[in-house]
Amino acid sequence: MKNLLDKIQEAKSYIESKINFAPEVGLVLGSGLGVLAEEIENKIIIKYEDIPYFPVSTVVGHAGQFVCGDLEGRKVIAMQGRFHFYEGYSMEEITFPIRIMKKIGVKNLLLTNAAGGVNEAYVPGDLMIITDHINMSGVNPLLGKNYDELGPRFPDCSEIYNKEINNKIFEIAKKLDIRLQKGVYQMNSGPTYETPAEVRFARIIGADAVGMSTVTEAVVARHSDIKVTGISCITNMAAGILDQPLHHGEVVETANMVKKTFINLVKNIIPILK
Ligand SMILES: O=P(O)(O)O[C@@H]1C[C@H](O)[C@@H](CO)O1
Ligand SMILES: Nc1nc2[nH]cnc2c(=O)[nH]1
Repeated sequence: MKNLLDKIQEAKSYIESKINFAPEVGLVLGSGLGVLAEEIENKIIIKYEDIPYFPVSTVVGHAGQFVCGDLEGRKVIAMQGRFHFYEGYSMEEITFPIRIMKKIGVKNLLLTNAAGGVNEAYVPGDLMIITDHINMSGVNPLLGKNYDELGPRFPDCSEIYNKEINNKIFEIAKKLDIRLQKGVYQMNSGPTYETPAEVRFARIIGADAVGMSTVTEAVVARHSDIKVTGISCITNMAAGILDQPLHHGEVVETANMVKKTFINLVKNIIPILK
């Protein structure tokens, strides 16, 4: 049975056999946000199913491949499709791509997701910079054996989302005249959307948005000393706020509606991810 370090090495070797550069910036594109990968030039596509020890995406709106190439003058590797705890993957499987990104040279990671708005000042279509997170998934991605080569046993989490980069993003959004929220992202395990009572609870404990991903990748990226930035696309108001049911189709549809703004903002962010 291969250990995590051996699996990372094997997956790294496979990816490096496909790309002849070391990506500086990693991107994880959430539900309905994979379209950003189309902006990458000189694309090299690496399907998850071809990478040793990689899971495959099973959710509508998640393609299931790395897209590597040039974006705004930077060498990037984008996950067009991510893995979720609710799909039944282990925490090691969900965060394995982040371990690979670190190993091939990524120093900055931009995490994106579709989330439900808990803060009632938000409207569907808003973009939210993640300032901090609350892990209510019920599990920590670093549980189990710690490999000191990958990071410390007890990582500091007082600033997972890079404040300096977040401040620059706000300047960029102002210049681009993009309405940008900032707030706390709460990860629930999913796959159910929240009940109205769970949304009220999230609000009480300080969450501005609820989702089912991102926190796991952010924690492992922090463990690996990668600089992390997170952007949520508020695709719907969380349960109970509007008198209407929630549906994944609406999530993907709203993400599609705001894709131009999302792409414009992200393309202007890429150069400052240093
Ligand atoms: O991958 P993300 O977090 O963007 O996807 C969100 C959470 C669920 O996977 C899905 C629910 O509609 O959207
Ligand atoms: N947990 C959760 N994830 C989402 N992803 C998109 N919308 C939502 C939501 O309302 N709740």
